[in-house]
Amino acid sequence: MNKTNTEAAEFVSKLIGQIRTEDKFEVIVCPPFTALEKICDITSGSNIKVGAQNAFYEDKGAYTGEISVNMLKDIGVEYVILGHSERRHIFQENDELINKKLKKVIVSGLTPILCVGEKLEEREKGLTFNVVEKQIKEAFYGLTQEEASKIIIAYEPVWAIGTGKVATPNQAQEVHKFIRDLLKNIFNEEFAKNTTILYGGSIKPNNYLGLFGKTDIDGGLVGGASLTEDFVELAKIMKEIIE
Ligand SMILES: O=C[C@H](O)COP(=O)(O)O
Repeated sequence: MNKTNTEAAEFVSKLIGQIRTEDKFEVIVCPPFTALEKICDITSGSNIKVGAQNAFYEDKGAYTGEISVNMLKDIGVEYVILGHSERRHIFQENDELINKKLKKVIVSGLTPILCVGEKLEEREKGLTFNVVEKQIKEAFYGLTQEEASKIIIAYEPVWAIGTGKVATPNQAQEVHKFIRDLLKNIFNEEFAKNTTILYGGSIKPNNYLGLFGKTDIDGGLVGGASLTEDFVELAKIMKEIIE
């Protein structure tokens, strides 16, 4: 819930031209619903893509306050974040609801970015892998391999989101490898290899290099740093790493 329509438009207008992407790397901005249409217009024909921060699983009807995937597609949105920890913990979204939303987003042809991650007390009790495994298995429930191949996963330890406490590259890599091995078990090695797994949680230009250098970390889901010039800096770092 950051940036008004006007502020988001001003910010993204500046980003275009400052951010160069390559085939191997994409930049997606996910503003609030109120700014989506304008940002889709501004980024049209540019190298920046647009995602929503949530969506509902029904097409239309008496669901006051909800936004359907068709509403998003109609204005040019291509990605949808689902299961963000704030949706799970502040708005009580459970795995069953996230699974329904995920199915809807996939069937609609949009690309879901599925967030998973443990809370601090779960990490301290040694439950990180159990939590992440349950979230992924329940989100994937009933999906075919082809459907599941559309999903981008974002590992976001809840204790690192907006706290300034970034996971160390080794802590993040350990969970990313666990996720990749889990995907291998659910489907197969090829599927696991081809799935994009992002890290999110207090990413800044001064800590991202170490994270992205790890084998199983394919990119970032950036919160606070995506609201400032730091985002341009991060994109430059990504480009240098890829080249
Ligand atoms: O939505 C973004 C992620 O939750 C990370 O947020 P953050 O970079 O502010 O910690």
